[in-house]
Amino acid sequence: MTVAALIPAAGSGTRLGRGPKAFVEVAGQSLLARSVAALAPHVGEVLVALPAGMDLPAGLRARAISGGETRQESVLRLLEATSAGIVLVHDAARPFLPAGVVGALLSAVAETGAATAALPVADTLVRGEGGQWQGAVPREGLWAVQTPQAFARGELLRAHRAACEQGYAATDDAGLIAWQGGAVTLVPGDPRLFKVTAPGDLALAHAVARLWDAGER
Ligand SMILES: Nc1ccn([C@@H]2O[C@H](COP(=O)(O)OP(=O)(O)OP(=O)(O)O)[C@@H](O)[C@H]2O)c(=O)n1
Ligand SMILES: C[C@](O)(CO)[C@H](O)COP(=O)(O)O
Repeated sequence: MTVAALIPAAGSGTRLGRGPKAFVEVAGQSLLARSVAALAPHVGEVLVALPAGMDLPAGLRARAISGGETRQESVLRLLEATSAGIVLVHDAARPFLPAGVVGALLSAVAETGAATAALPVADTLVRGEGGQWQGAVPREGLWAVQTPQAFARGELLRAHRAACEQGYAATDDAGLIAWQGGAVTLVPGDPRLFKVTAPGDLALAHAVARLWDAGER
């Protein structure tokens, strides 16, 4: 069955404050280029959702479409632009993707039809309001969801279309499958798969890039 990588990269990077985030460079390579390079060896095609009016950086072996107003809309557009049987949906903002995580996801999705990279929560979690501690949130059994997420394309497309019709919004794609009552397998992710979101993440990304680009992956 063919596999496609679907990379939502149309976000404006508001929290980072450096413009369209996928085009921000870390150690000479954009977040988008790094994400495409990590996925390309595992898939038959790479599709990227870009901000309207923007083009792929030169040399990137991928097909670009215009993204939507939300991440969810961008992913739906990517799903409708491919006929691959299996899709790997991956945030361009998570540039350091170990090959082992991709392999584990592709094995898991063959079993259950939906799988996501995730890490068990290791920090104490607290609900805070106005900068004040309101109450601890038990962390037992909690996972922090990363990407890639792997799906049988038809199943995810049906979930997205149902969410669109019913006005349901989720912050990721596996959540749409779960909303529809589908099973989702949790696959061990990697701390280096963090999402570049706020300015402090760039310093971490530069530190990881030094090891990553030296071959420690
Ligand atoms: N309309 C959108 C919004 C987000 N994304 C993508 O979804 C991923 C995760 O989103 P996030 O980290 O929130 O990126 P931004 O939306 O750019 O960040 P912000 O919320 O700070 O604006 C990113 O690769 C982003 O480019 C997208 O393709 N289309
Ligand atoms: C999809 C995701 O990366 C899983 O953790 C996350 O939900 C994206 O959130 P964002 O606010 O769109 O960055």
